[in-house]
Amino acid sequence: LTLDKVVNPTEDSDTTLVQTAEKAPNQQILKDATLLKTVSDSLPIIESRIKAAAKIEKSFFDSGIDHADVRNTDFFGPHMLTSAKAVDIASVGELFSGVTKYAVEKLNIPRQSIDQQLSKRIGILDERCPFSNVPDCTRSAASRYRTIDGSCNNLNNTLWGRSFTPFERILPAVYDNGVDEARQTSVLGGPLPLARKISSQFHQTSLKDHFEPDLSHMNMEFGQFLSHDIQRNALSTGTFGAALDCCGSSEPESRSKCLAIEIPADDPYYSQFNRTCMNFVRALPTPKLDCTLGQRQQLNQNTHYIDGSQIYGSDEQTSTSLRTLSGGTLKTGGDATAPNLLPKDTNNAANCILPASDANVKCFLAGDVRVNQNSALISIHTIFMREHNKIAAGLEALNNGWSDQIIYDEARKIVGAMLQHITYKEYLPEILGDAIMNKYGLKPLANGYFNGYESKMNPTIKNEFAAAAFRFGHSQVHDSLKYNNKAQYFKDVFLNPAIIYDTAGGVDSITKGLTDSYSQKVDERMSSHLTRHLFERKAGFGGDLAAINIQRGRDHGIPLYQQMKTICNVSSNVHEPSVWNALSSLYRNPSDIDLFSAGVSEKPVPGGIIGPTFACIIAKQFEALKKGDRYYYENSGDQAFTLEQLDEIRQTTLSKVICRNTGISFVPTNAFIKDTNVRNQKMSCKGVSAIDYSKWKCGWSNWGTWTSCVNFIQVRLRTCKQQKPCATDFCTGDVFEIQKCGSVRNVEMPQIEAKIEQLRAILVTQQNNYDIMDVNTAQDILQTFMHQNAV
Ligand code: HEM
Ligand SMILES: [Ca+2]
Repeated sequence: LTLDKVVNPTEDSDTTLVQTAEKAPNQQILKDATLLKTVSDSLPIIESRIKAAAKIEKSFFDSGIDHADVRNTDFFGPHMLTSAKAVDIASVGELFSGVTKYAVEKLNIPRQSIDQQLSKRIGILDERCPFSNVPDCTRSAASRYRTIDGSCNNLNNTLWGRSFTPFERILPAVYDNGVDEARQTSVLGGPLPLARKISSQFHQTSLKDHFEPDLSHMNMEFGQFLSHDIQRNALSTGTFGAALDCCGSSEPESRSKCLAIEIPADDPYYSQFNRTCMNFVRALPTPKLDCTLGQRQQLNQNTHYIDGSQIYGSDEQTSTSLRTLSGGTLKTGGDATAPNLLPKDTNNAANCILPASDANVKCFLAGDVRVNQNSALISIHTIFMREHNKIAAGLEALNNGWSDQIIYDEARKIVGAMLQHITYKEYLPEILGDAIMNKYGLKPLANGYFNGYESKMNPTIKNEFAAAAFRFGHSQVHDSLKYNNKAQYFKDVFLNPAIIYDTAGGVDSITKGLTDSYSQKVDERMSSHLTRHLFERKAGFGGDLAAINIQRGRDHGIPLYQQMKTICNVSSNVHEPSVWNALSSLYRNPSDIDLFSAGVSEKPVPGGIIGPTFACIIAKQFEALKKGDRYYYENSGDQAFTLEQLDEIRQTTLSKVICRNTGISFVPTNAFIKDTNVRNQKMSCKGVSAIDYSKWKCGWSNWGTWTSCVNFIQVRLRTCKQQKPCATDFCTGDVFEIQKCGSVRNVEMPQIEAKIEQLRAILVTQQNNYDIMDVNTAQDILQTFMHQNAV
C-alpha cells in the first residue's frame, strides 16, 4: 500500500457494510438494523452523560479553576483560538464519539475495523450533522472569485476546503481505546515516555544556534504565515469560553478536555521552579464531513486552500470587519510615527503585553487571530495588507468604473495568486528540493495555463500534515529576531507589539532582519525560546513547543512514525545513528516513537531541508492544494486570469513585495536564501515597480508598435479588453490603424490609397478573430495581404 493509494482511494467512499464485510470476510458483519437499534438506544444515554459532564465543567468555572481571564500559565490562551462556531460543532463531535464508543462496546467491534464497520450514515444522526446544509453554488460556479469561506470551490464536493470542516487523515487514528482517547500507552503496555521528557532529552540536546547556511530567517517566517493560511485547529474551552487550567484542578486527568503535560521532578530546567505541570487542552472533536460514525477527528477553522485567508478571514463576518468598504481597501491602523499598520485590536482581545506608558500601542487585527503571536509574523501580515491596498489603489486608478466590491475581489484574487506563486516558485523548492518538486508536479509553469485541475483531488489538510509534518518550521526558529541591528530575543517578541511602533525598528527593520539572518537547521534541536520560554510571562512558567507538538500528536491519535515511514516508502537509514539511538532509547519500543520527533530529525532529502517522511507528507499536501484547487492561479477557465495578467503575477517574488511595501533599500533577490549564497545577489529596491495594472484595464489597450513598412504601408493593432471583470461595452472603433510610410511618389498615391482601403475592408471583417494584438500578428497580416495582392 503506497501513500498515493491511501490518499486517493479509488473505491467509492460510500462503502456499504456489506462491501466492507466482503473485503474482510473474517470480520463480524453488522446488520443495518442492529446498528440502527444500537445507535437509538445509545442516544439518550450519551446525551445525559454529556449533560452531566457539562455540569462538572461548570463547577470548575464556578470554583475559579477555569477563569474568564488569561493567567500566567495560559500562554497564548488556547481558548482564544477557538470560535463559538467550533464549540457548536464540537458538541456534535462529542455525541458522535460517544455513540461510536457505545456501539463498539455493545457490538464487540474489533479496534482495527472501527472506521470500516461504522462508516455509515445513520438517519437519526443525520439531522444533527453540522455539514449537511449543502451551499447553493449556482452563482459561485461561474464566479471569477473564491468564496470567503472556501465553499463551492469543488463543484461536486462543495464543502471541500471550506473553513470549519474536519482535517482528514492519511492513516486511521491511533487512540488508546481505538475511538477517542489520546495515545498514552506503549505497544508493550505501560506508559509512553512523557512528552516533556522527550523534549528535554532529545529536542534540547544543545541549546546553541545551528544555522542553516543557505537559508534566511524569512524562510521560517513565511512558513508560519503560510501555515496560518491553511490551518487553524480548534482547542477546548471551558464554560462560557473560559480558559481551562488543566494544571489548576486537583484531578486534571478526570477532565476529558485536559491532557496536561507532566513535568518530571528531575526536569533539567523547570525543576528549579518546582513546576510539575504544563497546561495543555485537547483539540475539540468534530464529526467527519460525511457524518458517519467512527474515530474522533479534529476541526480546521480556516479555509484549507492557499487563498490569503490569514489576511482576509475565513468567514464573511471577519472579512467584512476588516474592510473599509470603499475603494476595495482593507482597514489600516498605526499612527503618525508608525503609519499604515494593521488595524488596532482596541479591546486587546489577543491578550498582548501592552506598555502602561503608551496608550497608543495596541495589538492588531487580521484574518487569522494568531497574527500577534510574534513581531515577525505581524510584520509580514502588515506587508501583505499594504500590498492589497496598493493593488486596490492601482485598480481604482484605471477608472474602469469598478465598485468597491469588484476592486476588493480582484485585489484579493491577485494577492492570493501572489501567495501561491511565492509558495510554489520560491518557498517550497528550498524545503523539498528539485527532485521532489518535479515528482509531485509542484513547479509553476514559465508561461501558458496549467491544465492539471483534478476535481477528484481532495484539497483537505491532512491531520498528519497539520499536527506533525508542517511543524518542522519550529526547528527553524532562531533564538532572536534581528532588529535595528540588535538581537531581540524571541521570548520578548511573543504577543508584544511595542517594537512594531518603535521608530528605530518597526516593520521595516524586522523584515530586513529576517532576510539578513539565518534560519536554523531543521533537526531535532529547537530554540530554548520555544522549548522553555514560549509565551513566558513569569520566569520558569513559559511553555515548551516541542512537548506541545508531541502531546498534540498523541491527542489527535497521529499515526506512529514507523507507520508513516512505511506508507511513504522510506528506506530504513534516514537518521544519523547517534540521533536515532538518542531518540529510540527514550522509548520502550521503536514502534512507539512519535511522528513529530522522528520526522523532524531525519537527514534532509537532496536539495531540501527536511527528511523523506515529512517531505512525502508535505509534497502530497501541496500537490492536493494545487491540483485540487479550481482557483489555483495558473488554471484556465471561467475564473482564470488572462494570460497577460498571469504573466504579470509570475513576475512576483517575495522580495519585490517587500520592496514595494517597506522603505528597505536592498533585499536578497530571493528572500528565502541568504544573500551570502552565490546563487543569490542583493538587489536594489529602487528598480522595483508596482505590478503593471494596465493588464487589468478595461477598454482599448495602448496601440502596439507599427509594423515595418511593406510596400509603403504599415499597420498597428490594439486589443479590446472585455474579459472579466470588465463590463462589455468599453470599446468602440477598430482594433487596427493603417498608414502610408516611406517616401511615396505622387503618382503612386492613388494606387496605395486604394490598397489601404482594400486592406481596411479585409481587416474590418477579420478583426474579431484576433485575440492577441501584437506587432508580430500585425506584421503577419500585412505580409500576407501584400503577398496575395502583389503590387
Ligand atoms: C516563532 C515562531 C513560531 C511559534 C512561536 C509557533 C508556535 C506555535 C504554537 C503555540 C502552536 C500551537 C500548538 C498546539 O497547541 O498544538 C503552533 C502550531 C503550528 N505551527 Fe507554529 N510556531 C512558530 C513557527 C512556525 C513555523 C515556522 C511553522 C511552519 C513552517 C509552523 C507551523 C505550525 C503548524 C502547522 C501548526 C499547527 C497549526 C494548527 O494546529 O492548526 N509554526 N505553532
Ligand atoms: Ca486558506
